[in-house]
Amino acid sequence: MNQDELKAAVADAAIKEIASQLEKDTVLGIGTGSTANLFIDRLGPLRDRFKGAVASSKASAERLERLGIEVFELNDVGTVPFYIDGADEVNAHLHMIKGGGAALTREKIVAACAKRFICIADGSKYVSQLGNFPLPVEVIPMARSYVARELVVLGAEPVYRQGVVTDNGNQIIDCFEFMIADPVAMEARINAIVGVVTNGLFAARGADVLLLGKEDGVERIALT
Ligand SMILES: O=C[C@H](O)[C@H](O)[C@H](O)COP(=O)(O)O
Repeated sequence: MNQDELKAAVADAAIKEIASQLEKDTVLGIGTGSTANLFIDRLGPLRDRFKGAVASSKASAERLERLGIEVFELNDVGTVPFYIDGADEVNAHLHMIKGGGAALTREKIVAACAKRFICIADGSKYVSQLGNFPLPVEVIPMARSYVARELVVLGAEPVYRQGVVTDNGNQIIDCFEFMIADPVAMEARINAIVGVVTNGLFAARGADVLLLGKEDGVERIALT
């Protein structure tokens, strides 16, 4: 199976994971990216079985609405029972690096409001240590150079993601050559730099369930 087929398999598995728990008043939290898109496409035919969704990006909101799924503001919903999203890397503790598509901040906000985070990823995303994928950091534009210097102090090689503006009007710095031994501590350390909105480590609030697409099927890894 190629990577797209593995992503489709985990999107199918995520539908199976939640389908029996959909109620008329259910509002789902929906992530961003190519794997999340496959999940959204599979939600379309189920739209009459739940109330709607909160999206972690404008792109996902538009995709949901095109399928006839109502999109709600997170402030009007409060909590969501599930947040379903992909990842750029995930480890055995279900800590992740996310933000390859620059949606990390809204993703982290919706994930924080979710009772369960279901991560869907093809097998290439599973790693023993996070950091081979460059860690994204969303910054307030005027702080970009300052934050980059602070990231160098932490051992990263920061690179400005030219031309990218987040849904929040901010910029992205990617941290290269930055293997992360303690994701929980590093997430907090980077977030403490003035001018950082958030970083793409999802460790303090990692996933609860990982559906991992492999050649021999979808492996389900659950922490709780
Ligand atoms: O900002 C983007 C998100 O964090 C995505 O969930 C992540 O980059 C994974 O995307 P994909 O499913 O396209 O590999």
